Amino acid sequence: MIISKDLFLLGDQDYLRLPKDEKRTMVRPTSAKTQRVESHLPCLQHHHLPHRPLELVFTNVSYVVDKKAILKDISGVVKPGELLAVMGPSGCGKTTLLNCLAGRLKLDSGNIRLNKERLNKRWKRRICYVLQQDIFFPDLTLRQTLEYAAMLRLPDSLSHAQKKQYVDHIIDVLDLTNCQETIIGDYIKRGLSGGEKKRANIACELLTNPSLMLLDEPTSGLDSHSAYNLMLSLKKYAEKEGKTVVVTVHQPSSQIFHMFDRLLLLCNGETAYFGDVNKVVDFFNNVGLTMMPHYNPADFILEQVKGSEEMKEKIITAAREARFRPNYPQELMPEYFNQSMYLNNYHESHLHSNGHIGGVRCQCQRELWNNSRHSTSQNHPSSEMCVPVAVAIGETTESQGHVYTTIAVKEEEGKTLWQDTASHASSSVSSSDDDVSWQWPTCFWTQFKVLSRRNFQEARPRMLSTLNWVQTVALGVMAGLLWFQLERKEESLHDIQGWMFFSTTYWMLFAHFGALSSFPPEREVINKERLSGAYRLSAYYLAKMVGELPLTITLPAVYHIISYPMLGFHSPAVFATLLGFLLLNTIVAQSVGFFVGACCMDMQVSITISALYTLATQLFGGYLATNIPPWLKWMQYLSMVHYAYQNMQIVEFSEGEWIKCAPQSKFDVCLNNSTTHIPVASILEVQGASLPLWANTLVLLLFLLIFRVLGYIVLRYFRRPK
Ligand SMILES: Nc1ncnc2c1ncn2[C@@H]1O[C@H](COP(=O)(O)OP(=O)(O)OP(=O)(O)O)[C@@H](O)[C@H]1O
Repeated sequence: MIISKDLFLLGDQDYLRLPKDEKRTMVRPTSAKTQRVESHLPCLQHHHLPHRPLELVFTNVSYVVDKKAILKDISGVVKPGELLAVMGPSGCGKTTLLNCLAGRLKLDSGNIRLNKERLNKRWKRRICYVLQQDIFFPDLTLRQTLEYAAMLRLPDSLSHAQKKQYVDHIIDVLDLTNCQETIIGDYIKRGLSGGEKKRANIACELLTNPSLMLLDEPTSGLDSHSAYNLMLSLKKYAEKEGKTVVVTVHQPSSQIFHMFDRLLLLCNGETAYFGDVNKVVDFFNNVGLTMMPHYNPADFILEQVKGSEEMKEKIITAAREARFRPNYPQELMPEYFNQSMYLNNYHESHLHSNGHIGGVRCQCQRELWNNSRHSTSQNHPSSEMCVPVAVAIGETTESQGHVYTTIAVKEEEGKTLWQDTASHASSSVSSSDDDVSWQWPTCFWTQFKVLSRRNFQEARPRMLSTLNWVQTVALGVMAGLLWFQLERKEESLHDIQGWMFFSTTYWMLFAHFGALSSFPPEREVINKERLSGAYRLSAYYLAKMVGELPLTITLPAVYHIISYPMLGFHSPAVFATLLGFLLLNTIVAQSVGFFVGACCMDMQVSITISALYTLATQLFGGYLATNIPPWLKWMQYLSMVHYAYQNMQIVEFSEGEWIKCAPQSKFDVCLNNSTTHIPVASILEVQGASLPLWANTLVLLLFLLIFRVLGYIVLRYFRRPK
């Protein structure tokens, strides 16, 4: 695999450059490292997806699981345009740290700040997190996966053609052209290779033009050349676009190692080194560990932190002491933190939640402080970045020997400050409006349309597989032959009912367990997409119902079309009505399966619950047992099959030829010689059923509605992705 094309920004080439006629001018953010680099970026980076350079600062991050400290007091800073590498032996806490930085784990102590603002829900959704695992729908091709991601995550203001063109370009620059029509695949079906999946993963995330990228082991599974190219691309991307990039790496080559700007070395969840990558060898030298010439520094430092306990302790102690040296990043000093604290407290107490100060909407603050340590604009380039348009409020206060003045500025009408300034914390002031527009890149209707289509496309190979077709046709023919052209007489009554009961229970089980088994892998994808703020859960949920509906009803309908005429065809109306109830029963069963799948994280538990419920439903359905003890009668009303089965009997036995009484009839109406035919009411009475057709239908619809709503509530409130 070669990633050698103009991936992102190699040389002077532009990142993701669209054909000339698609070029648009854009305002490029500036960063500490990158001052207004000329570019012709695609429309994505226009105001539709404003990119704000982000400074990530995390201080004293600790994370404990079951009283085991996974991370202890980890601090670090990474600025726009920089690449921070998190390294350390396996199990040292790299992924856990990335999960914390992405806001996916709750810290036990410490702070994570983006442009001095606490990591909150709004920020979380702006972070691009490329997971170590590649989570996709296995049956979709790479192109389909990227196109759906683009349709969902790029704003509605871009046309369908523009989004597709953007996908084309991403495929091109990530050198995925040859495998774009290959399915993603999984452990059963072969699809993309590991490296291709990795690039596909990155491609999906890059679509949104993120400001902060967290990548967990992006080079794992890649050969050294591909790994180098990928890292080089990320490096260029970070530098030229002012992106903030954090990567975890296991054992980088020397070339890759020197691409990093900063290094955070972890050892047993503690900091073994944080600082410039070029100074790490000196640091180890000072500890008394000298690197041999021509040795790969990455290998060297990893060997040291994998050494004896005594050696580890020595390194960790030296890293702790380094915090008190003058060259330790001032962003990690308590004063810096306190200033931010002050600002946050200030915002909380002075700003209304809608981002207004005394009726004036604020877009940014400017902070000035009079402190010998932080007085230069070089130390605080951001302090010069906000252009005050109108001073709304100013306040000076004194705290811990520092004087802080906060000036909130009013946004000039129609002017987006972010585009002309390097990113500076908007804090909570701009969050409300901003949130709404960013949170959902597309409107509900777009999400619904795209997700319905994707659900249909993703579920079709699974639900309408060749095996399922063979099974359906074979069963339809078998059932038709077994109950072929039954006579309408009492002796055949049990067989006719048998066909109905078999049909309803078979499709109930098929739909229920189909939904149950397909949901856990789907949940992974949905959770990943929900965490990245791609769409509303309600849009997904509705789309799932609608998108899968044609697939859910196709096979039962085929079964019915084959088997019912073989049983005996009375009228098109009876045929259609029976089909209607069979399908309704199938959809209800699917809803229950989906609900159980959503509730249970453990597959074994969900299978046990489902087996119990579906078997109980059959037992109380009215066919297998007619003399149900009165104290167990209530169970009948929980059986979904019961209602569909009753209705099918009502329809079947009310129309066409009557069921003739047997000479030795079991029915009182026949024994009394009052009639030679068995009325439908008498047939149902034997089963203890009393509800009319409309009531059974209503109960089935209520089942459908209740389980669908419960499924939504569970996903919304109890199984939220974390
Ligand atoms: N939820 C958890 N419960 C118990 N232990 C956990 C949990 N999450 C992480 N750990 C433990 O924390 C340690 C760090 O795990 P983490 O996955 O962050 O390591 P890593 O450095 O990313 O490892 P690798 O390089 O092998 O991927 C491991 O010892 C792991 O077993």
